[in-house]
Amino acid sequence: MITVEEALQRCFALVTPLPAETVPLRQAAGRVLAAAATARLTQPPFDASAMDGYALGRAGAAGAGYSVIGEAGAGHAFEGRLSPDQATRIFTGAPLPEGAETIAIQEDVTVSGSAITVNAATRPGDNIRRRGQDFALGDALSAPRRLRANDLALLAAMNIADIPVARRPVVAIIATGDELVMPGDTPGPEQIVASNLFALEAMARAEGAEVRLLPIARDTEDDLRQVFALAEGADLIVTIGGASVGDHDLVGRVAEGMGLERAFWKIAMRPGKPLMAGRLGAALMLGLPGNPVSAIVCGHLFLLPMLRAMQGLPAAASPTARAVLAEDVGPAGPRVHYMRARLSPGDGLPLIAPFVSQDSALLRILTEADALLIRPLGDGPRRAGEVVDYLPL
Ligand SMILES: Nc1nc2c(c(=O)[nH]1)N[C@H]1C(S)=C(S)[C@@H](COP(=O)(O)OP(=O)(O)OC[C@H]3O[C@@H](n4cnc5c(N)ncnc54)[C@H](O)[C@@H]3O)O[C@H]1N2
Ligand code: MOO
Repeated sequence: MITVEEALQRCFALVTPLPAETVPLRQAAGRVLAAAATARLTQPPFDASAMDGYALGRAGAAGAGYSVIGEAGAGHAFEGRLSPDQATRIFTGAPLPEGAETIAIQEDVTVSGSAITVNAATRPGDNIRRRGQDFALGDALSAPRRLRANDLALLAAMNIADIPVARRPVVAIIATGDELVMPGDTPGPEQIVASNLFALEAMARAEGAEVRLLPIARDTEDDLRQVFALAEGADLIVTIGGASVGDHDLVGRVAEGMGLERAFWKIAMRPGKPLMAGRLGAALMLGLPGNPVSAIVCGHLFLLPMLRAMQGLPAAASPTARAVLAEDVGPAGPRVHYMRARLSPGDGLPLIAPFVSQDSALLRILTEADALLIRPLGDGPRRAGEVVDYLPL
């Protein structure tokens, strides 16, 4: 069995980043920027007022007086020049009049007719946003990066209407097993409801993928072949179940019959031992174990990093964090153990406590978990208070 790190590297080696496509800015949230975006103008385009008040020809001590000769508003410049003893009314966002040295906020000003007294000292540059203070023509937002809501505002301000992003990976998910029915159907006496595919679909979507849920494949080679054929056109085929060593675990055999070049099968992790990956024609294939928790844990550790790499983001493992053990834990086994665990606030680092039962079929516990405590392969027993790594869920 290979290690998780080795398996992930082999998964990345299968990935070729997807080509870019251009989308309207409004559709770019959550997509991965494919090429640096360059500002098409300077912002602010002029020195601008940051406050409602008065633009002053010269800064002065408290009590300085000025005569008001006009007004500047957002979108409406004052067409004139201030001498040191003059002022204009000015509003937030308005261009700074020529000759203005500072801006007094209106709360500090007493008005009497066309004269004002500024009751607080002012300094040159007060309340002025300088031209280009936000960004200048040609400044770049670097790629690759996943575009967040905030980034869209910046791109809009840069006057970018359409933007190149990585094409969404198309993921075909195939659940396998005679025992499975879909939620809403009535399971027969020997059947259960398929579950983990919905978590994997949601995870893949959140990572930018377009997901096709294919019909459940029954445990015959024929049926599996038929469902595999329906995956035509997908960039990544994710199978669930049928990955282990049982007589009905047909996925590897059928996929190989259809041309799968396997990159690996079985890794030293718990849960998730029977994971396989490879290339099947034009698509990548990730064969997940069927146990609900195993499939979802492998989704976090392999599917999501692969989807990121396919969209041009760095080929990197899902980020881990550090926590303090809330209780003693026994030795880890011969596979790295991702233990479902609960975090609670600590003094600095959070505290982490694994659940007592770690059976890879228990979805209730997975729902209550907010972390996977990582027990490295062969790690000895650990005491409460020791610092450990975890994968946030
Ligand atoms: N003799 C051995 N038996 C098993 C081994 C082994 O090394 N030697 N490995 C165990 C491990 S570890 C795992 S994990 C499982 C994985 O087996 P498969 O990938 O072949 O999965 P299945 O047998 O198809 O299903 C396992 C379990 O999960 C349920 N299942 C399957 N698909 C779904 C789904 N979409 N939604 C909900 N539940 C699902 C299925 O009914 C089974 O109960 O093998 C061990 N055995
Ligand atoms: O991957 Mo299996 O989950 O170790 O139960």
